Amino acid sequence: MKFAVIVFPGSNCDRDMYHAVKEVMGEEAELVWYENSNLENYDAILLPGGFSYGDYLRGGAVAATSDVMKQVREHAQKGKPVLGVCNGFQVLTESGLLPGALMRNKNLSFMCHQEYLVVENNETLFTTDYEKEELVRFPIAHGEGNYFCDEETLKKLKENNQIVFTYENNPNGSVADIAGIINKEGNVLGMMPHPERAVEAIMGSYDGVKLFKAMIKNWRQTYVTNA
Ligand SMILES: NC(=O)CC[C@H](N)C(=O)O
Repeated sequence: MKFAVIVFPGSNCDRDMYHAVKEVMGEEAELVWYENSNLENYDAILLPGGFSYGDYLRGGAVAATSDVMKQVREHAQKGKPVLGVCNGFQVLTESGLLPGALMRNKNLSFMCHQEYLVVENNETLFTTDYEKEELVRFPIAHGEGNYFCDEETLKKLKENNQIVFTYENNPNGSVADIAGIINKEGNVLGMMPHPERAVEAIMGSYDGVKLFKAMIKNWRQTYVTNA
């Protein structure tokens, strides 16, 4: 499986993402600078965390307007997987690929520590290796992780089972404790916590391995006939 890790000016979790899929999972992966992008030959797109364009305006707001996002949208429309983590999640909401918005944390401070999450939906192509309601531990590292959407959107997210991860102890004020959501079609996942920083014991948790494993396994089952 071939992953593209999109690098914007100011991305800083791109190497972590690359390390997770290339070195830990052993798949093909490339760092793709946002300007030189032809995403046609990649099976999955990873939008990493960081401070793209210095978080000017809002986290992800400027990156969302870049040309590469047109290709990410086309890739998503083909049903191929897209995972946005932290700043990547912000880019996905700002570009309208996911509903809602990420606001400043309720305490107005940058937070960086481990959090427990509940797997609410284990039927997505990213989460089939988890048990439903499994408790997993991922690091968070954000200043704008306070997920917000209006009541109607929240109702739809619940009805369509689009809430994939919630916080056990909501650290940032997110509505309905939301830590990660998926699009209605089930192939674009955005989440504030970092699964790519939880893939080896030395990182304090390897709960993120199951997420990448599921992506790879589900892709093989769909696209590789002899898998
Ligand atoms: N680690 C990150 O991706 C940080 C995201 C964003 N810059 C924020 O502070 O909210």
